[in-house]
Amino acid sequence: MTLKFNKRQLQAYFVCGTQDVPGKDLETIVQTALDAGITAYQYRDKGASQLTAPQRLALGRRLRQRCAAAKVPFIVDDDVELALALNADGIHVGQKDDQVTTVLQRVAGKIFVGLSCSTVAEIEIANQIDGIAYIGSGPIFPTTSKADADPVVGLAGLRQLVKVSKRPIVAIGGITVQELGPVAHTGAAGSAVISMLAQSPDIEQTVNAMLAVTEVRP
Ligand SMILES: Cc1ncc(COP(=O)(O)OP(=O)(O)O)c(N)n1
Ligand SMILES: Cc1ncsc1CCOP(=O)(O)O
Ligand SMILES: [Mg+2]
Repeated sequence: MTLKFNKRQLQAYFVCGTQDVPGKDLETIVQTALDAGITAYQYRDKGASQLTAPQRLALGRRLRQRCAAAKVPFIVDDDVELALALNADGIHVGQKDDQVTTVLQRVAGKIFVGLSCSTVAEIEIANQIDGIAYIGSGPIFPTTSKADADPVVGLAGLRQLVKVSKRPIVAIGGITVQELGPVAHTGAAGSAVISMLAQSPDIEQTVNAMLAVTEVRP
């Protein structure tokens, strides 16, 4: 049984793979973040990751179990077959991944689907596609966690995307604790972060900062 999507899951959204925590144990970091109260976890293991496909599947199974125990949605990045094999709650795809319509047909309502949109034109196309649960927009600020990131969107650009989107938007890219409030004031439903949590000296304190931000009703 998978968790149904709810926009409140976007408030404190942790995105992380082994490549983001070199020399550390991803499971321990994710469990610490779950214990602190993250509202969603995305398994995004790619790029500099050293895992083989079997290792990625085995680790995914353990992370999926930890999220299920915490009743926090477990979302897989990019790979719809991995998402289905792990009985994930959701999958997130970008503009350069499989077509979102193909992914929606493949998952057939079994798991929710998030889509990356960083321009008004991309949002307007997404608005016409039934079945998309949420939008991930960014990079809002410069980021070093994604080598092929789109141009920086900025807070004004994010506000514009929120205004035209029919679905809730989670902001991503270069977000620090200081920027959580300004991001929320654009009307975004939350922040998705890699380094702010993966590199935090106090994950519990950082998650509390994410949870303390109240969404501004647009
Ligand atoms: C919540 C969220 N938003 C955006 C992204 C970026 O997805 P994508 O553009 O497909 O890039 P990669 O993450 O696959 O490098 C995301 N993963 N999560
Ligand atoms: C996956 C992704 N998509 C757009 S920016 C980004 C990286 C976000 O990482 P960080 O929070 O460390 O900037
Ligand atoms: Mg992708």
